[in-house]
Amino acid sequence: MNHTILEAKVRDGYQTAREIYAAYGVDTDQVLDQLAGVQISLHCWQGDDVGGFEAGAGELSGGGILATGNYPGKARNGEELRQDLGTALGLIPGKHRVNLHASYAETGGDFVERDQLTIDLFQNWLAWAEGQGIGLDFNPTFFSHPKAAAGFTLSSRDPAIRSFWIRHAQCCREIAARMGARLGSPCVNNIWVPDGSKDLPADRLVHRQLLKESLDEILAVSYDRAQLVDAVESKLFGIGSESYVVGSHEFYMGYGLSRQIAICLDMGHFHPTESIADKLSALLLFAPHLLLHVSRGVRWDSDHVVILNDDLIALAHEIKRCDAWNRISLALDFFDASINRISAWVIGARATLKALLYAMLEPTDRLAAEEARGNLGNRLALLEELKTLPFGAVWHQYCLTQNVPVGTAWLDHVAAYERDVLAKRGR
Ligand SMILES: C[C@H](O)[C@H](O)[C@@H](O)C(=O)CO
Ligand SMILES: [Mn+2]
Repeated sequence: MNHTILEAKVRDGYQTAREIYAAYGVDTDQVLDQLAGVQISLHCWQGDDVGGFEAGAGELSGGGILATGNYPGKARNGEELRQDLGTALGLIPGKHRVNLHASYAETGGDFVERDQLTIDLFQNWLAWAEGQGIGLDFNPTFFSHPKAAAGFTLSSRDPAIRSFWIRHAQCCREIAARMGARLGSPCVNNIWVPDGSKDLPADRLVHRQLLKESLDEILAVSYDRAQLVDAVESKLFGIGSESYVVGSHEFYMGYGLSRQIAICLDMGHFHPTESIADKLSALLLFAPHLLLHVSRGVRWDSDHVVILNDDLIALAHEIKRCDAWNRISLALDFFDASINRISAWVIGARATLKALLYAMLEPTDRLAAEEARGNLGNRLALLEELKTLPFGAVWHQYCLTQNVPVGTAWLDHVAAYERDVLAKRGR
């Protein structure tokens, strides 16, 4: 369709939608302003299948996570990854952030051990982020390393292994704080360790005790909250840690609350029928901040590309209903090597934004009022009606006003980029 005609149709559709939502007491213009203020952290690791740029490495190994597929054109270095991220960011409405792992340090081909990392190795990332006007988030990398091969890092019984990983986490906090200071936006530094065992351990307590001590040592230095937000992420099981994960939900819930740091809830890290949405209103009563890893579990895998499904909508509704916008951070977390990697980012980010928009358009006050006066039939009827309101027209208007392609038009940009850039990369 011709662009001018499309634009006119989107604007017409929006005017109708605006009036319909107004009848429910929802101001769509205000909602679109609010949505424009939401930042999603795009995970750099979707761009190269969690390989990283360490000298002599570049492949994901261990850690109980796996990127399957062999789609051509993955980024092979920082320059390519930034170019890919920039392309994805240009197709996602709004201003967002980028989430780095420590293994994406650029060492110029030199081997730098993980406990020796400094902010200097992230100067290219910082300069790029400054140019884009975006913030960065960070993660220490406790996998794809010989010292993680035995399955335990911060909770290892071996004091030498443990102190190596403690030093790694300490330098990562320092790097993250410096990123936050330089970019003028708090950097969320998320600790996830893969520690666990394939079969039944005789002593579950010992590793949890060690993990607790290691974390305390790591967090002993305090940083300005305006620069660094500490988070800890739990998991139910991984490949090779089917019987026991040291950093379980109960462990980190206890740890995070007692230390008043952010708790990270990954949508793919719980039992298959367990939704993290219901956890928000409970944790927000006690935790200062939550980091939400937006992901999609499918059977054994916790990291499929995010789509607009019931889980995601339920999560967005809870953020809205708890009015938790300033107490949560949203970060994508999936890795699919079987499809175009830029499409993966764009699909996941757009789906997340759609869910947030859908929730923001909810007349929550009306639902709550029916509930408070005990008319649960009206509450249910309203919930059903809301599902068929013209949400898509509001989404299209958002894309239009944010100068990104409307509908599937972004696929043409990805196809051109694949032809002109990705196809020319070697494997
Ligand atoms: C690569 C990330 O650190 C990782 O995805 C982590 O957040 C996780 O969810 C592990 O399963
Ligand atoms: Mn995660």
